[in-house]
Amino acid sequence: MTSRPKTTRTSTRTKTTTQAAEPPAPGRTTRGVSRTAISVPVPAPAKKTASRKPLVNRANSPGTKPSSGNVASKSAAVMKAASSIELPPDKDREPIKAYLRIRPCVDDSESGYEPYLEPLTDTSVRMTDPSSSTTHSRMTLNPSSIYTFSHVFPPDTTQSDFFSKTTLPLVRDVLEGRNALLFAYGVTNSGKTYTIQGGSEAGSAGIIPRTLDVIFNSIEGLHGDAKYRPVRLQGIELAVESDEPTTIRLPTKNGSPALADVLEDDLPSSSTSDTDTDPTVLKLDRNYEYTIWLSYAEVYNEKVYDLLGALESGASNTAHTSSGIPRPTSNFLNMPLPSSKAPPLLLTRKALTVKPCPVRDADGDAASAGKYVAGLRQVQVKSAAEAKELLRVGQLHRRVFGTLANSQSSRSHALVTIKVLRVHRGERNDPTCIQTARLTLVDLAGSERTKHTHTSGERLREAGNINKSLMVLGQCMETIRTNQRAIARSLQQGVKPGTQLDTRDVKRGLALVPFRHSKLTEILMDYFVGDGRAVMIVNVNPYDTGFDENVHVMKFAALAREVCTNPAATVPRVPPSPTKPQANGTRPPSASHRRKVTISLGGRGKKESEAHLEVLEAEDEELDDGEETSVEDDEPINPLVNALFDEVEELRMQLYDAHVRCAFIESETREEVMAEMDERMRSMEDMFTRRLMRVMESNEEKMDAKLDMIQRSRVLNRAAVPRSEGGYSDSVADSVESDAIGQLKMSDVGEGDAESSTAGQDADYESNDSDAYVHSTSDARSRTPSPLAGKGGKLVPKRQSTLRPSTKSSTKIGSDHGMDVDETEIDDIETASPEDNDDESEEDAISDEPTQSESESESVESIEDWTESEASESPVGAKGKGKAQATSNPVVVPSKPLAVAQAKRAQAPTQQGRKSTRKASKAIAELEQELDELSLGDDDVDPDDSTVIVPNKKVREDAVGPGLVYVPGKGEVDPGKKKKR
Ligand SMILES: Nc1ncnc2c1ncn2[C@@H]1O[C@H](COP(=O)(O)OP(=O)(O)OP(=O)(O)O)[C@@H](O)[C@H]1O
Repeated sequence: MTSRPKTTRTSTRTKTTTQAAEPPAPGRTTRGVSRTAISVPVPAPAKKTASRKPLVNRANSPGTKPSSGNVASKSAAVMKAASSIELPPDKDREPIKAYLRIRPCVDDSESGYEPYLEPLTDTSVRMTDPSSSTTHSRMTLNPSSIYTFSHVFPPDTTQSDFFSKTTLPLVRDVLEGRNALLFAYGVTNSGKTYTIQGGSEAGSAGIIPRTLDVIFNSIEGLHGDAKYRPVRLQGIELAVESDEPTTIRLPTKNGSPALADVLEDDLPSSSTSDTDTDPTVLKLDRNYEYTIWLSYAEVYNEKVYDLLGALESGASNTAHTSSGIPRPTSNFLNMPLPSSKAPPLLLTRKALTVKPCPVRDADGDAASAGKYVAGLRQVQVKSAAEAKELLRVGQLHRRVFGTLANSQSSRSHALVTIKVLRVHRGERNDPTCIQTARLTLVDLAGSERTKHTHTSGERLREAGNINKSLMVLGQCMETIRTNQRAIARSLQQGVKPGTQLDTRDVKRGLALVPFRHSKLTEILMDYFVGDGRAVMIVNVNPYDTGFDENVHVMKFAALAREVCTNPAATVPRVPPSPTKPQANGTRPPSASHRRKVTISLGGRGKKESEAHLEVLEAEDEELDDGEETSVEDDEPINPLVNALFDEVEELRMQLYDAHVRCAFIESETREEVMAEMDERMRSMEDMFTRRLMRVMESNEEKMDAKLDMIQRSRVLNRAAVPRSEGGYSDSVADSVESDAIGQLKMSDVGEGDAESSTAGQDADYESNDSDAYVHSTSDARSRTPSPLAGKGGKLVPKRQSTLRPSTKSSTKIGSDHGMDVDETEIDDIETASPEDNDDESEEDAISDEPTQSESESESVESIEDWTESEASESPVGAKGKGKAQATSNPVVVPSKPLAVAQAKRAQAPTQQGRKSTRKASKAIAELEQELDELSLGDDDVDPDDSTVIVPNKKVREDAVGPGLVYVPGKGEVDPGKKKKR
């Protein structure tokens, strides 16, 4: 053999294998041959490149290759993990690369938002919580955080640039025989699909079409024959012996499959993809031949479906096309009928199972064997255009079987796997020399939360499964990282010079990576435990409202960057598998899930209509294909442990759901409380505004009333001047005015006021209290009701309770109720009450008159005269009286001291005739009692008090007079209290 597989850049470690230009080691091949009974001559496969590194220090055990077998396979995991620690001498290990791509603002509705992501350098960005500036608290983490990436791509990055820097190295890897994984992670609408598949404009082709372009550009003239076809992850088998078609009939304009007809408008136009090609050519070793194979799978609701697989139609009005896609008979889909008349087209597809690879596929290394999707169709493509057309069919199926209700959002994880079978020209007939490398490009479903999408029912289940698979992916990465660190620690601490580390001890300390908890991680596990480079693309839309979600995305990226893979190792060459009958497609499904799908048609000049499909998603049965078991099957499985593990996982999911729900409820509750508080504040504001208005109004009224009162008091004063002939009248007028002003100031009558008005009359009263005297004086002047009386309020003369003058000489005036004391009657009254002596003496003292009887009679007369003259002269009195009669007849009951004061005041200036007798006094006393009963009628009221109840506001306003205390009615505001406030 003149040429051997070229060593890779890990040549220092692969010397042992490349030295083996001599006959290959028989171990694996023998087993493979014996098992597969392949008749073709099977040369020994080239030894696997040094992808497996011993756990022990190289110095201690140079070139020691672990023996195959159970022990080897058990320790392989540890060895594999050990080889992924970040030890300085091992330059072949590298952490997963994480590239951040910031989506530009493409929607006008987003232009109002300030982006919360700011690129700082080529590798770092700052994320600032947009809500941190507001008072509304949110459950966010730090308001501003800096995240680092392998590279940060700003919004104006072109698709071509992005591809060159992120994916081109992976394309080179796969063409050189190394595995690679690229996955796009991000929230909904962040640009994952745009990045992976591309847009519709020229130059916007995404990673997948560009990858296909570069591959086919580079292998131009190096196409091999498709004698062998890839199976499982990295196995091969003779293509001729397989009944699987190696090609698929592509949809064409004429005679295309029904679904392509239906959803033609939704597929990327082939013309665009034909012109929008990437011209990059990679320089390859031209001694090799290549064949390219494509598979397209999706993980939807924790089930794996083949997007290139055949569909079965259960509807009677459909016929099968050669590609397996049902074609409608008659004009069912081409001329859409009204939805009520159109029978649904039943499409059936099967969910595929994920199985562990046989260990021989992994060169006897069970730990890195990984899992494969059993029954996933792998189609050979001969040109980039053909590959792109095939992917269009896959997208069409994804579109139909995906979430049509939310068609703008990818609700499934889409995995495109490009397999490159490479063989040296000189060994093209040797299947063991065929190298199978694969590049998997994953467009993950959006990592949105139910909170923001308001999902329910089926959507909620989808979201739950999406979140579950992404969460498990994160858990796997975390566990791998922890294990790698543990191994690194063990290596650094536990190995003494000259000794070997017991790998079992290390393995015992490692945690089980929960790949099996999600279909996505099961399919991808090989990339994490096996060889190959992994790249993570983080898509972020800094204009949306999902700041919290993007924080999680960033944390995920940070975690991924701490997980190491072994990108340098090339894949092993594995012997071909025995061909076996393929799974029978007509086998009844073990479990199925039916759902109805309505597809809206129209656009681009087509008539708007709907097509109805019924989709039956059946789960394929577990196939016992007799393959060797792998990683997990090698290990004794304790069903109890498994059950417990599953339960723990289920509980974890429940806990996660509960957390999400709690966060949702909490945010809702906060919003409700905020709204309620807002409402309350508004109502309080209204209430206080109304109250303020009321107070202002009442103050205004009061002010008006007081001004009116001053005016009336002046009128009264003017009226009193001619009658009083100076002296006392002057002082009374002054007093009235000053009293009114005093009331304006909302205070009691001042001392000076009292002194000025009735100086020298203290002796008339039993009380020596000057204050009492002051009030009594004021009472004496209050011949008209106070204007302050509110509706239903009372007007009470001031200071009645403190005054206890003798009632014997007091007179009541009740003109409005026929209580006027008839002059003649008074004249005839004779009293002989012993109590009257005191009064007489008092009155004597006041009036300084020679005789008691004269003094008393004069006093009574003067009262009557004064009352009459007041009633006739004073406009207030006349008016008040008339009004009171016209309305509700208010009862004006002056108190006894008032009457006395009035009498004495009248007596002082005039000194008119006296005819008082004991009889008159007695009559007056009786009248007084009678009036008390009439006017008050309230036992609680001091009999000395006189009350005026004025229900009519106008009357009250008119009944202006000083010396009355305003007692507010029910519901009215007390001006005195208000004053205090
Ligand atoms: N770099 C970009 N330049 C221009 N437009 C972009 C870019 N990235 C995304 N877009 C546009 O943003 C919109 C959303 O992008 P896309 O559909 O790729 O998001 P997604 O993350 O895949 O969402 P989902 O998870 O819901 O599928 C699309 O209209 C797309 O054309």
